[in-house]
Amino acid sequence: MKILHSKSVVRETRAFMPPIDGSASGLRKGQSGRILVVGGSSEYTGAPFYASMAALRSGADIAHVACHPRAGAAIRTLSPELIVHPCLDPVLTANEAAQRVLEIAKRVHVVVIGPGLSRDSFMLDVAARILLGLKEQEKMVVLDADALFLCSQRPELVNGYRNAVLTPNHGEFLRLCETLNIPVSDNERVDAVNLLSSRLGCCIVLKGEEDIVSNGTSVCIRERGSPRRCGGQGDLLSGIIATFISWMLGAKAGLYSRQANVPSTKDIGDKHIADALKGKTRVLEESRLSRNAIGDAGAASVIVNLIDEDVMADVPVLLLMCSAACILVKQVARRAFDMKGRAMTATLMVDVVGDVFSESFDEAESKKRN
Ligand SMILES: NC(=O)C1=CN([C@@H]2O[C@H](COP(=O)(O)OP(=O)(O)OC[C@H]3O[C@@H](n4cnc5c(N)ncnc54)[C@H](O)[C@@H]3O)[C@@H](O)[C@H]2O)[C@@H](O)CC1
Ligand SMILES: Nc1ncnc2c1ncn2[C@@H]1O[C@H](COP(=O)(O)OP(=O)(O)OP(=O)(O)O)[C@@H](O)[C@H]1O
Repeated sequence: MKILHSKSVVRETRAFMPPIDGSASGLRKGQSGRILVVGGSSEYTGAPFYASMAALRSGADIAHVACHPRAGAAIRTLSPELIVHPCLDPVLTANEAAQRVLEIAKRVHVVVIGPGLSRDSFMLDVAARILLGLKEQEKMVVLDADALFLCSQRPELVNGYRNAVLTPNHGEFLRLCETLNIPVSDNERVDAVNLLSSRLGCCIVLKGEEDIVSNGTSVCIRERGSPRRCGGQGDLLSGIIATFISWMLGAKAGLYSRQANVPSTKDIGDKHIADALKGKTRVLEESRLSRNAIGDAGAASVIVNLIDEDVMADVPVLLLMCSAACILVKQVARRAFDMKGRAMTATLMVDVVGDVFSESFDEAESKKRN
């Protein structure tokens, strides 16, 4: 497994970001990301709000939410920016509700399914139909929370869906592995993540103290997050992954090509980014030294010493984008915890996404600080 150095991931990710310094004023509304979040039920209204607001705050232009009517009323009062479609409505048939969502999905780059969806049978039925429709459209999707519960009940829904990114927490990961008869032990967790990814044919982002991102082979993110485990942090991550993926698609379509360093479209996508980005990102093979043995500072110096300019050649863009989102969310969690300690909440995290993003990812800001 490769451990990705956060600074290198950030540096590489910049090549895929829409410019914000006025150098590409030709960009139109929507070209920097249109996201749809499918979730939000009568019980859970916060989760889709966190996901969609995090998508906006990290830089997507437009965020839609398709939800249960009761969630819709609440979400509208939380934010006027979100475009709310209360179409997961039990007065419709599951098929009618799914068709409405699939129509909206045609207008967006990435669909997040799951935050606050609940395990209500109607909601899961609609989600399953949406998933099948999106697979047919070859839409990029991010599946989280109850959508992962659905996948553990019906793995065939995502089988072979190569444009799907699954973002399980520990419990969701165990459930998926149990369904697919994949043994999980602490020592062999990485093997289990790789196996889950290979068996389903999807990208997996396993959340935890260290995040593991796999498309059959994995990379690991060791950015320090927050010791506080308040609900909603995973929702933020799903929305932010969606934003980064929308930029991957935008770069692939040549939208940001006025920016220096943007790789040519043929080099992006599922192919490796070796030629486009060669030598700029620094990744290293995992040191055999355990962090327990050498401590964080020791590990950091091992990392720096082992840097290999060319190894990034093996990291596909989708993994890079997911890794960037994992790093950002950890940094956001750390900032929110520094501000409020035990009183930190996901709402505060949403509030600080913009500042943390520009300090960490926007080159001019980051230069000012260093
Ligand atoms: N404000 C809101 O509206 C929020 C709503 N949320 C929604 O709440 C719903 C349920 O999500 P939960 O994460 O509670 O789902 P679960 O009911 O699967 O999990 C309950 C808790 O137990 C943990 N867990 C489950 N299985 C475990 C295992 N085998 N080992 C260790 N830990 C395990 C989970 O991580 C979680 O913290 C989802 O729709 C989700 O999106 C959450 O996203 C949090 C915020
Ligand atoms: N032990 C931990 N230490 C630090 N960060 C963690 C830890 N566990 C998870 N995280 C981070 O918290 C974020 C959310 O992960 P978590 O496992 O809480 O997801 P979740 O249960 O799906 O969240 P949600 O409450 O939104 O449903 C991710 O960025 C993850 O990397």
